[in-house]
Amino acid sequence: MTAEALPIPPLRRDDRGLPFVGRVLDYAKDPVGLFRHHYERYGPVAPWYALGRTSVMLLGPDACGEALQNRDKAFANGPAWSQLVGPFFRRGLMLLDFDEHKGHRRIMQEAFTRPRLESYTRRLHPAIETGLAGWNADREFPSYWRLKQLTLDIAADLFMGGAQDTSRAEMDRVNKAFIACVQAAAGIVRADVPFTRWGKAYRGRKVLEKFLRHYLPVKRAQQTDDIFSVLCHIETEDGDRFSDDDVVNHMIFLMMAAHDTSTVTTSTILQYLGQHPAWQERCREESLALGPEPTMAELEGLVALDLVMKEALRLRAPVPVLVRYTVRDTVVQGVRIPAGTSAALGLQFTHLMEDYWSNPTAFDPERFTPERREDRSHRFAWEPFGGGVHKCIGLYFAGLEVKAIMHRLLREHRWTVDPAYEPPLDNHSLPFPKDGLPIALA
Ligand code: HEM
Repeated sequence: MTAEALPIPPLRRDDRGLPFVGRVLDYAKDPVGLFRHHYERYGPVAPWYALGRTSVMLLGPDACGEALQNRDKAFANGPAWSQLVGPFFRRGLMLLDFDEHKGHRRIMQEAFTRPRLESYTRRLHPAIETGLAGWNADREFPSYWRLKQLTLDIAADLFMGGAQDTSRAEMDRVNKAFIACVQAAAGIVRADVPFTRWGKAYRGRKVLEKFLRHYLPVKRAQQTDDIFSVLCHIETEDGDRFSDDDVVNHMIFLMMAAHDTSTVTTSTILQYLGQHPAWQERCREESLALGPEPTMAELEGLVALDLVMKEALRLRAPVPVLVRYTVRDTVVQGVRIPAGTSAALGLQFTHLMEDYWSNPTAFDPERFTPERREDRSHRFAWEPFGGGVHKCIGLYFAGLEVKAIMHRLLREHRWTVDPAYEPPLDNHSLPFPKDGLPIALA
């Protein structure tokens, strides 16, 4: 640490917001606007006040990059994320830190090798086909809600292996339990109080645990190609394996991590392709050149769709902010951050900075072509999957799932969205369109 490091700038009175809540409501209304305001006023390490405490925003790719690289091991995930998502995703990979995280990540990596991804891809297609079978032409098709159902159904099959002796009603209960856990992040009352988001999430976690523990013995006994079974059987070269508790904890976290993020991404792609018919056609041509159930390599070869997905992740990062907590004093961008400080890393803000992107709010997938590569303007300019040791372990799987869904949709449907449409986003947890993102589906 250098002696010249400056202290965090003091928070100005007019930036404190409401008592206790602080600027949480401003964040929910316009997160990027709030971050921009703080960046312009205070610089890349900016103070802000929310939920009874002053913490810091790390703004811009340099500040975010320093925290993600975490060279002095000052930034921890567990204490930060558990403040947000509560105890509902306890001991999920993202909430583990340092040596323990490394040990678990080494085991989990075995569930995301290329041969495993190839087998997940084969499993994706029938689940997508079944899910899309009920999509009919409609001028007011609530695409977000339908996609959410689709990704839940895919997860039930791919993660659970279909949960054979579970009825549709029970599966719906499990899905609701997941949603309750995910939505806890937005709770103002942060305790097990009935009818609050946190109260519902406490009950949700119990439902999920019971459900998974019911299936655990079968999954341990048989080796199948769903993720639940895979987590039960994987081991490292040194013979490290997950315990029963680990499997349950990782399953709950993985399903959460995989579900809403993929739904937001697919729905953003649907919106932009509906507003940009030329891009829709370009993607469709590539998909029509393949069969209905492309291999992993074929999905990776969908060049136009890949550009569109990258641009969708830039414009609407499903995880717009990452959180960290300092377990020791550190310095970011020349500013001293004391131990015990919560930090919010503004990934979405970086994605819209004019210093790194031309016309940043415009939909322009070509910015990712080899000739332009605007994402290379800075190593941390494009970070929808985070960076450093916690970088998303499911990023290749996410690409395959989103592309497999889009591939089938492009082959079977055409759709339009008003070019002037801007979705009213709910930013309480992951950004989702409150109106369900209606499209005209043909
Ligand atoms: C478009 C979809 C996705 C996006 C945008 C996304 C984004 C992210 C981000 C930003 C992180 C870093 C969190 C941090 O540093 O604190 C992360 C971590 C993680 N993601 Fe994803 N994710 C996606 C899909 C998935 C999928 C499909 C899976 C699993 C199948 C998954 C599993 C995980 C796990 C386990 C971690 C924690 C990694 C660690 O801490 O070592 N994600 N994800």
